[in-house]
Amino acid sequence: MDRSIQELTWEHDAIIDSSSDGLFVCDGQGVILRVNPASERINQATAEQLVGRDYMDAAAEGLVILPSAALEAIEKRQQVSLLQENRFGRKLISTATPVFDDAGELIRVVVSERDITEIDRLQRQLEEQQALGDRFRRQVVELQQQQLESRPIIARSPGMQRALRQALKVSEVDSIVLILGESGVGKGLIADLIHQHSARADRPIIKLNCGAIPETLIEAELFGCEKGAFTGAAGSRPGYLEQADGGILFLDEVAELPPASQVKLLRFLEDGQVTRLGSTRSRRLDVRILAATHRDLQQMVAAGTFRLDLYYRLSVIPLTVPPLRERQECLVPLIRTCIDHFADRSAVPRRLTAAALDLLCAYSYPGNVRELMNICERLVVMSDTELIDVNDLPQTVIAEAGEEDAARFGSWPAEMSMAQILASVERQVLLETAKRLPNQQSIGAALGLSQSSVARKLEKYGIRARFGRG
Ligand SMILES: Nc1ncnc2c1ncn2[C@@H]1O[C@H](COP(=O)(O)OP(=O)(O)OP(=O)(O)O)[C@@H](O)[C@H]1O
Repeated sequence: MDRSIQELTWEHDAIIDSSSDGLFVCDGQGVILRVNPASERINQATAEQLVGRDYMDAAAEGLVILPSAALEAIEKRQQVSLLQENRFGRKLISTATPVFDDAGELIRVVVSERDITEIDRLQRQLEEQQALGDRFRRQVVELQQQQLESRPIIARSPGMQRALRQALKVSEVDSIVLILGESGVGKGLIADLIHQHSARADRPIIKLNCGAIPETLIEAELFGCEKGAFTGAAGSRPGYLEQADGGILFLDEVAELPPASQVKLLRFLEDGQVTRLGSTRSRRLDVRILAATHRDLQQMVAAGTFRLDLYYRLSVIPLTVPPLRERQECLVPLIRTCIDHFADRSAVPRRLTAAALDLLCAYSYPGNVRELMNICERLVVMSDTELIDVNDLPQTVIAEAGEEDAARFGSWPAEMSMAQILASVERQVLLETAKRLPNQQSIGAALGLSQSSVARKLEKYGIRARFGRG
């Protein structure tokens, strides 16, 4: 196709003038022949002031900068790139490319100037953010280690000792670990222990309780989001996975993950990449996953509420933490440590009578170590004297002991008052009825009580907590 010289010249001018990079052209002697509008803007000198001038003369007047990529390219007869700052504080990358004629004569130098001020500022900001992030991460790790050291793990029972041995063993590898056990048994503590003994100990362990975040937000929390990805996403932010890069992400209550997040988590476990919500760019991460649940995941898989493929991925190394009722040998040291801990904190000395300690050891702790800690804290805070006796114990502990004693001996312990014995009988009746009947209404109907009165009594004796757990 024939194109007129005029047309070609027009096209050539349009390309040069519309470039967002600065462009100027010199001849082989360093005389400026052409300057495009972007270059005029960057250097704040017009083509009128520059064209036809020797580069060195223009530099002497401060119209262009030295050293000059153009003059160096003429001298070296090769492409030259320089990183410079002009007198207006703009950071530039100037690249001068020599152009030769057929006889090898250098006839032109084309210089492109890219203004990288903004990129440079962003880069610096990014470096500052990274330094801040590193400092923050170091502080988190120190805090996490201090916390773990201040909470000695009590493991006197064979079951708990086995769990600790397994935790130490798996801390050496980078595999996914699924920590199983009832609520409050110490699954979080085991995750901390694995972290502290792993090669990732100098990076934080980030914890996400999948059951504590509304379904609509969990994906953004886990995978991050870009500005405007959904209503309410005010700004771009990294998810927990990105925050855990190089470290560990502990997914507590993993069974509560909604189906869409289960799919995305599985994809991450397979390819190690995350894509923030509202973005198309994926990022490769190096995160070790620890997960925990008090639920029966196999049963959930059978019921279709948990993905089988994700279950396989997560359960490569299952680690079970036994319930406290199977850790009899741990009870006395746990109770003593907790009482001392809370007494130290409130600066009041407290001791348990032998009878109170016996009843506390006989209790079944459906809420496990967390419940034991709560009971101990309440005992320290609520008792008026240094010695904590049976009368100070919570109703649930006394009532349970009463039931056991009554069942065994047909009588009540001497320490129990009339009110405690009656409460114990009331609890026993409610327990038995609650086992038989499906809801509070039918329990009320059977016992001649209102539904609200049944609810209050179940709460009082901790029966709802016991039977209501998933
Ligand atoms: N063996 C132990 N020695 C000392 N403290 C313990 C022990 N086990 C658990 N704890 C303490 O009990 C409390 C509950 O533990 P943790 O939060 O780890 O339980 P969990 O199984 O993760 O509970 P949930 O399933 O509800 O998240 C924590 O304060 C923890 O420090």
